[in-house]
Amino acid sequence: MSEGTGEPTPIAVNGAAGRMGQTVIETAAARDDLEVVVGIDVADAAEIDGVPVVDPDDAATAFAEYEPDAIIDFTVPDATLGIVDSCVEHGVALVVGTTGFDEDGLADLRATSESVPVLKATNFSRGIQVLLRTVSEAVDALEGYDLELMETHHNQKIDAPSGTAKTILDTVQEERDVEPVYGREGHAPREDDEIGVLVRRAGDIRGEHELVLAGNDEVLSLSHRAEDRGVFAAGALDAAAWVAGRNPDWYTFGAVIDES
Ligand SMILES: NC(=O)C1=CN([C@@H]2O[C@H](COP(=O)(O)OP(=O)(O)OC[C@H]3O[C@@H](n4cnc5c(N)ncnc54)[C@H](OP(=O)(O)O)[C@@H]3O)[C@@H](O)[C@H]2O)C=CC1
Ligand SMILES: O=C(O)C1=N[C@H](C(=O)O)C[C@H](O)C1
Repeated sequence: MSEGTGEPTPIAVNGAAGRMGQTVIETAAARDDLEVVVGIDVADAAEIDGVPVVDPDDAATAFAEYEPDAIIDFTVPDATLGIVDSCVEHGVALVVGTTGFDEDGLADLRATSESVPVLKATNFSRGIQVLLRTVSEAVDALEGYDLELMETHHNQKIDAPSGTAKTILDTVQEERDVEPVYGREGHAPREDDEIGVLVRRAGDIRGEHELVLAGNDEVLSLSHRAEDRGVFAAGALDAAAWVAGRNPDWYTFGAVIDES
């Protein structure tokens, strides 16, 4: 709810016509604490489920007209970075689900968080947040076990490895000094200090991630499977409700979960 008004928090959606954008709009329709007031997309769509959709060139005008407190972004990195100036100009908090940013793009988002709140997560499912905490504990406890990371997604996904796989890798590397080996082939023995990272793309698989920790006599497998995009949309909406109205800063989805 918007603080002090009792009205639903107005939010915008960047990438409104995409797989995730449409799911966010559908999922938000069932909530009374948030209302999607405008969508942004390059697609030639005037509206989606009753939500007006504008071109990214008109984002600043749309922010002035619809006054969203936050925008949920599931697009591509250039499109995310394309709206940050309008967010800063109109004080719109950014909830970023888009993956595949390079170091410069991430630095730009970090700089934006000095002016407006930015909450970024490579995966808005609650299960993955729990998995990340479990990964830290398992890698720390099972010293010397071989580590292998696998992810599987739908055949339309353009970035690889997935953002979530990279976050799992970062989490592993906070505990152990391992070097990623992407998509093994050829003739070379496995080194102790490596982690295999394997990617599959097929059908409309929503998102599967697995970290295997193998000792000589036992194997621990930590895995997560998203069964519906609604799980990501629900998390992103929870994040938008949580971050709207906060001070400019860099926020994580883990903080949302800890406080709700
Ligand atoms: N953090 C999380 O929990 C999740 C993250 N994701 C990530 O979200 C992103 C989007 O995924 P998904 O919805 O499947 O992808 P889609 O391609 O289905 O959707 C992206 C949408 O953004 C549109 N778009 C492209 N350029 C712009 C622009 N400049 N301004 C506004 N909109 C634009 C696309 O239009 P067009 O198709 O015409 O180019 C498309 O409609 C990916 O990076 C994915 O990895 C996905 C699921 C969960
Ligand atoms: O593109 C997707 O679909 C997904 N992308 C995210 C990622 O790259 O990790 C999250 C989820 O796995 C679905």
